[in-house]
Amino acid sequence: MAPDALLTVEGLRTHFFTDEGVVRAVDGVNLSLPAGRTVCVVGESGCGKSITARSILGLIDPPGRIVDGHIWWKEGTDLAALDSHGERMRQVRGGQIAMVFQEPMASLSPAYTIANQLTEAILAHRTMTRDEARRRGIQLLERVGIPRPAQTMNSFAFQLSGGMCQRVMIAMALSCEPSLLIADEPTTALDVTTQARIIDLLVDIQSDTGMSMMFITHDLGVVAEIADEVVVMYLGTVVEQGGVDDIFHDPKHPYTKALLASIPTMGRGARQPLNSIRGQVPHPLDRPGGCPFHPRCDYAVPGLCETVDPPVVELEGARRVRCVRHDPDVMAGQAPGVQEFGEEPR
Ligand SMILES: Nc1ncnc2c1ncn2[C@@H]1O[C@H](COP(=O)(O)OP(=O)(O)OP(=O)(O)O)[C@@H](O)[C@H]1O
Repeated sequence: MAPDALLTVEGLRTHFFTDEGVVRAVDGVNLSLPAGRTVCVVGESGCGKSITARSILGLIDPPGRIVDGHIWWKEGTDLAALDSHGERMRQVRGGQIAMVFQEPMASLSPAYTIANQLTEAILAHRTMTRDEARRRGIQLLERVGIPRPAQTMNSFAFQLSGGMCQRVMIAMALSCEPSLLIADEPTTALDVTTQARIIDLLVDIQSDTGMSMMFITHDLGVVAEIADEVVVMYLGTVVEQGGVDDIFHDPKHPYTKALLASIPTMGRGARQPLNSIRGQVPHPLDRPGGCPFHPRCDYAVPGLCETVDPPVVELEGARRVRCVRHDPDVMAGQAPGVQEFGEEPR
């Protein structure tokens, strides 16, 4: 476990045993979350971002289960080894690690008032009277920027806008003063102005409380704004992790390079087409051998990337990349003339 890490995931594999076959949704994830920092997890749809987050919280339902690996939390509890319905996991989930999901409306019950749900969340992890919990709830609603918090306590979710519901969900997540907040695309269902406000709120709370944040998003603009570190996922594995400036200015993995090249830029000429990554993410039931990205990679080394499971290579500046191109031992055995990074793809 890295010395400043709050959470370290090692060789995590979470598979779904379906009638069609084994879906290897998460297939050897390694990542670390440093204390007090914001780590953004990016990658195309279906790469295993949400399943990684849900595995950390013990929220994988059958036919899925963690089949291998470790999730080291704080001083050494392995969350992957805990009973997901057991008391210890319940203490961690909601008590030390909280999660905010994509659909705030769906996460709140339509049958109970905000007061009911918020005070229950507070009482689940804190010893206090119902009145104290209610007062704490009002303070939390105020903290997340809800106008007239005392009145909002008596509302039902359907009486609030999507942005207000997400603020309530954030208040619930904060109620236990978590060391880590996992936010899984928390603004996807909201309009652009509300998205920006919720992101500002999360950044503000993070700098106030010093909690760590794992933020899952497709939006590389948001990543540039809020991340300290970036984890890039592809087909159930982490292909690169590093500081946000390093990742944006000097991406090492061909997939990271391709993702960044697909961001539209203001200066692009009107006639220049937008770049997109060629091909599709294969379904995990149809996972290519060797490096999972090789069929789409402009820099794949013939005869190597189709067969060799790429090693994780540690680079300067606490960067990790999972690509044979960065492993001098493997590359030393290659014939001269293999295409260099930076050359136009052939
Ligand atoms: N209950 C399930 N049964 C079978 N396969 C599943 C199940 N849940 C998820 N998967 C598969 O696991 C893979 C990873 O899914 P996951 O939701 O983690 O992707 P993601 O990167 O978060 O995508 P998105 O950005 O679209 O949310 C996908 O191929 C998905 O189809």
